Amino acid sequence: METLRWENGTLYFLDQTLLPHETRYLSLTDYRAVIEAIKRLAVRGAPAIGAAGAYAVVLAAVAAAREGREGFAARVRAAAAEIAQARPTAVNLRWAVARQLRVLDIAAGEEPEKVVARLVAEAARICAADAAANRAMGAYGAALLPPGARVLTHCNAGALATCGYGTALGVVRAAHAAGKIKMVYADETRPLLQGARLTVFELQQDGIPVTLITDGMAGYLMAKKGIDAVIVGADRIAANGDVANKIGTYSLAVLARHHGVPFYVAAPLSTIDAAASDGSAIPIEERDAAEVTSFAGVAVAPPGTRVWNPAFDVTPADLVSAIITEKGVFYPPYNFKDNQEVLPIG
Ligand SMILES: CSC[C@@H](O)[C@@H](O)C(=O)COP(=O)(O)O
Repeated sequence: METLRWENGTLYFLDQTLLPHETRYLSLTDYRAVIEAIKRLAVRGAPAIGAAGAYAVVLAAVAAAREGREGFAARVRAAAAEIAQARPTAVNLRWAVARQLRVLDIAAGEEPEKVVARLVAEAARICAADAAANRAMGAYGAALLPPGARVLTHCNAGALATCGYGTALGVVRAAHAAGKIKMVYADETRPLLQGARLTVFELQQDGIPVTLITDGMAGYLMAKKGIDAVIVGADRIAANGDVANKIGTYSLAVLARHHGVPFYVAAPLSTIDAAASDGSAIPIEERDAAEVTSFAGVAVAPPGTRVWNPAFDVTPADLVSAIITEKGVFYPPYNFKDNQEVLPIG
C-alpha cells in the first residue's frame, strides 16, 4: 500500500485519518491543500511529512510558473516558508523544503518549467532515498534482536509514516523476514491512536503477529510478559542524541530502563538536527484540546475541561540504548554535531 504518489502533476495521499476503516486517496494539486493535510494528519510521520512537503514545493512552483517568470523564485520561496511551518517538530519537513530551496538556488535564472522539472526530480530522489534508508535500517536493526523477540512499539513508524517499509517497523519487518519476531506489542497511542489504527493495520496486512495494548499497560507488560526490546521512530534527534517522538515515548524509555529492556530508536539521518544541541532546542507541537476531550469523535470529558496536549515528548539520550540509522548503529555517548543532512532554511 502506497502512502504517497506523484503522477502527472498531482500528489496522491492515502488519507490516514480514515484508516483502518477506509482506504481513500486524496488527490491534491494545491500546495495549501497539502499544508492542510499535514496539519490534520491525513499524512503524518516525519519522513512522509518531509516527502509531502517536497511535493508541496513542486505544486507551489507549478502555480508560481503560471504567473510568469517575473518574481517566480520569490513566490516559490514564500510558499516554501509556509510549507515548512505546517508542523513544527518533525525536522524532516524543514529538511525536505530546504533541499528544494537549494534546487531553486542552483536553477536560478532558468525557465520556470525547467525549475519545476528539477523540483519534481528532487522530490522523487527524497522519496527513493527514504525507502532505501529504511531497508538499510531494517537490516542493521534486525541484527540487534534475539530470536523469538517480543518487541514493543509506539505510535506508527511504519510504511505509512515514510516512503515505504518504515523505520521502527522496517526493523520489525526485516526481523520478521529473518524469522526472529515472536510478537509485536503495539501501544494504542492516545490521543489519536496511530498505534491501534495504523501500526496494527500495517502489521496485520503483512501477517506479522501483533497484540494491541493501551498505553498504560506497557509497564505491566514489561513486568509480566517479558519484552526483549522497545523500538520507536523519531521526529527529531538533537546533536547529543535526545529524541523527540510521539507523546508517551519518554515514559516507555523510563519503563524500559527500569526493566532492563533495550530501548532502540530507528531514524534516518534526515531526522538528526545537528543545530539542536540538545532536546530543549526541539519545538514541541501542542494540538487541539478536542483530541484529548474526545475519543474517536465522542466527547469523554465535561465541557470546558482544561487540557494540555503536547503531541511529542523528548527522551533524554542516556535512556536510548542505540540509534539505528541507514549508516549503521550509533551507541552512547552520541555526538551528531557534524551531521550535515539538515540544512538551515533561508
Ligand atoms: C517514521 S515516523 C517517526 C515519527 O514521526 C513517529 O513515531 C511519530 O511520532 C509520528 O507522529 P504523528 O503525530 O503521527 O506525525
